[in-house]
Amino acid sequence: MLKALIVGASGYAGAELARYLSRHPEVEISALTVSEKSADAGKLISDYDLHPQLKGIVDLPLIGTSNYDDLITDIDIVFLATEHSVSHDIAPYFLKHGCTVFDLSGAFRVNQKAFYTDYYGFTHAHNHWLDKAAYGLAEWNQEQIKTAQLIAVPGCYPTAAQLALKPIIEEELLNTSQWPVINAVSGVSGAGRKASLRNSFCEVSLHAYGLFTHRHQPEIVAHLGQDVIFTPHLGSFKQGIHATITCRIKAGITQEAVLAAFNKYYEDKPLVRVYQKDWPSLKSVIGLPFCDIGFKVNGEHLIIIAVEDNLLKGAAAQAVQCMNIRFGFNETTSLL
Ligand SMILES: NC(=O)C1=CN([C@@H]2O[C@H](COP(=O)(O)OP(=O)(O)OC[C@H]3O[C@@H](n4cnc5c(N)ncnc54)[C@H](OP(=O)(O)O)[C@@H]3O)[C@@H](O)[C@H]2O)C=CC1
Ligand SMILES: CC(=O)N[C@@H](CCC(=O)OP(=O)(O)O)C(=O)O
Repeated sequence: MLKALIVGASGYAGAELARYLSRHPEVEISALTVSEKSADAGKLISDYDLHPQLKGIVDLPLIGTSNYDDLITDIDIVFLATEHSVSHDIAPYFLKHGCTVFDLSGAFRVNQKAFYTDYYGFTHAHNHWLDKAAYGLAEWNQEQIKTAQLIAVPGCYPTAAQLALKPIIEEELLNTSQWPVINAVSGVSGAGRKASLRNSFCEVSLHAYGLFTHRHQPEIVAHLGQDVIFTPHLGSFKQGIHATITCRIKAGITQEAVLAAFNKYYEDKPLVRVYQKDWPSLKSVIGLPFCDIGFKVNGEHLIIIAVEDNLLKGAAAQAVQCMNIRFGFNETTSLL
């Protein structure tokens, strides 16, 4: 049995991790933690004002702490469902103690120090771990994930965008003279559980944000090896990402050729579902660990639709999928 710690367990991604790990036959949750001065310290994660959906499923207390010395002897694996700078600061402690760490934040996703000063507002102090981290895009990086001690689980938008574009790029179907254009709409849970006016029910409608400046643009480019234009949007729904990706393909590439490319990479991948006709919508993936992909070719243009639950395939489910790969369990254990 692997003993697991979830740091940031009261958050949206943390609660989904608790749900998955509680039913995993090879994992036992050792502890759930939040920040030292958290208003939720001492409460059960299943409390009425936290995650009552977990009542009778995970009724563990949230420990408020910044010192993990009392917990460390009872931990094999750690899930960091914390904001980027927190993950950056605490990951090395767990790694030094031999734990395998799955970080859901952006703190170790891109091996370029300037990326963190430019897009995250802090100076990265852990070159060694930046070099060692495996990028946890589960369908594509299995070999690195299998041996890594630190797995940087991709961002929610980059997961959908890369799963959609990678087969097209690998099969050299893309006309690279035109950058793929990714327009993606996310539900409000993408911003985390912390209240803010911008994310409050009456304020959110549908708007674009982060034009040319969102940190997921360089994350996508770094791992795709292809420039893209990425524009995120916030929509007035709770969960889900719907990405519409428009690209130019080489002359003569047919609908069948694009389908063959997707099938080549995803036919044996249980968590990516490729549509032969029609296009997926959010209702097919909410509450589920899938990324669903549909597409249409028209002359030299290709539009790909990729949808996922931002909290699941975009965060917690992909983290658990990476853990399954890392420890040789069936990839979908506890997810399906
Ligand atoms: N939401 C999403 O769709 C996705 C999120 N992610 C990433 O996953 C991570 C978690 O996101 P999300 O669940 O949305 O965030 P939330 O804001 O919902 O949760 C953050 C959690 O971290 C805790 N926390 C805050 N500060 C500390 C600290 N110093 N030490 C320990 N715990 C702390 C919070 O509790 P408290 O403040 O009470 O201590 C809370 O439990 C982020 O890095 C995010 O970027 C990745 C992909 C998708
Ligand atoms: C709707 C919304 O605000 N979404 C978040 C992305 C969420 C995410 O999980 O990405 P990281 O893990 O890279 O933070 C944002 O745009 O900042």
